[in-house]
Amino acid sequence: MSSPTDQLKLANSDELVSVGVEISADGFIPVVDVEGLQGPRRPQIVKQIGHACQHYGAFIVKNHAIPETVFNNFLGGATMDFFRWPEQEKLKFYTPKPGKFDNTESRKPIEYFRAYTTGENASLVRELAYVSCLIGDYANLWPSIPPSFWERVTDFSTSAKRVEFALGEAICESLGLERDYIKKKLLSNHEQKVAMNFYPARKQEDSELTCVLRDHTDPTIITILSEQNVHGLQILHDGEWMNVNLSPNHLIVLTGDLLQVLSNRRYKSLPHRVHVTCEKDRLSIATYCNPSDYATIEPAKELIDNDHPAIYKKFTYREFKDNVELAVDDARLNVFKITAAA
Ligand SMILES: O=C(O)CCC(=O)C(=O)O
Ligand SMILES: [Fe+2]
Repeated sequence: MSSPTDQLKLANSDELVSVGVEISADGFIPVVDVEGLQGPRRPQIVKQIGHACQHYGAFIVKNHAIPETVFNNFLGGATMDFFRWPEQEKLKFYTPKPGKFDNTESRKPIEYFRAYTTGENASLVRELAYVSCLIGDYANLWPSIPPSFWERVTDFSTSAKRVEFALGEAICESLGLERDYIKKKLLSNHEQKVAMNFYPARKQEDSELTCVLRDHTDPTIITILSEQNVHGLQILHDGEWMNVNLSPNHLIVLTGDLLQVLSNRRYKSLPHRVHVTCEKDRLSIATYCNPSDYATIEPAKELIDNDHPAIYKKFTYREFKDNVELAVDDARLNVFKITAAA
């Protein structure tokens, strides 16, 4: 007998088929082919993206138009090179709270951080580096960065930004908003950052599967992720943690907290985490779509009516960042909730 969860999954799958979306081989996550996004297939693709954001909080993107060489030069190339840099070079970029606001003088083109397990025998579980898309502008200030590194980062972040804008427009359209709503309201002058993650293989004596990045939602509008060779990302779907097995060159888009706000909770931010086995190192890259520092965030007026009162008040991105602590689900948004709302 199928459980209520199974029935819900089936209902969602049926609906997916009706919007013409393909489902991943493991059967639970929509795969959207965005090749025709600028052509006559656009309305259908927009519908698929909207459906995925509303019911799954995620979708896999294929045919995303980031050239394969640009993609590989960054993911397998620059990213791997960086984590292999000598210790003292990486430590020059050490930032205890990456992604936090800093005064501009102390700003680094790369913010490097390490996470350890807690407890007595703390061991390294993740190395993380945020790289600014303006990295080329820092060339004179940071001569220790090899030019080939920042060239590869710049090429990738330029292409990734195009994808991010195109998906952002499609998401706005799927909500019935102006196509450029996110771009105009939130992204003018924003400094795009890409993140590189390195999860070292675990020691044999560790348990088979280790949680190396705990449950969280992203404090972004959307996050675009990809991984190299080794899987490990899990997303929460219908109350169950599901493994995401991304194919090479595919991207996965996750809805973030700020999309939850601007859509007035029509699209909710998606809890996810990373588990790895002890066998192999894992690399992943992420493009975080973050607003400009002083952008104001609020539910779009078009999505508010008597049946859907505003759930959040207006706040600046800076205020939001001051409240960000990695939290399970969207708890960090509670301070911005309008108390009378559901
Ligand atoms: O490494 C991954 O696959 C996920 C990383 C992640 O969740 C993040 O950077 O916020
Ligand atoms: Fe995340």
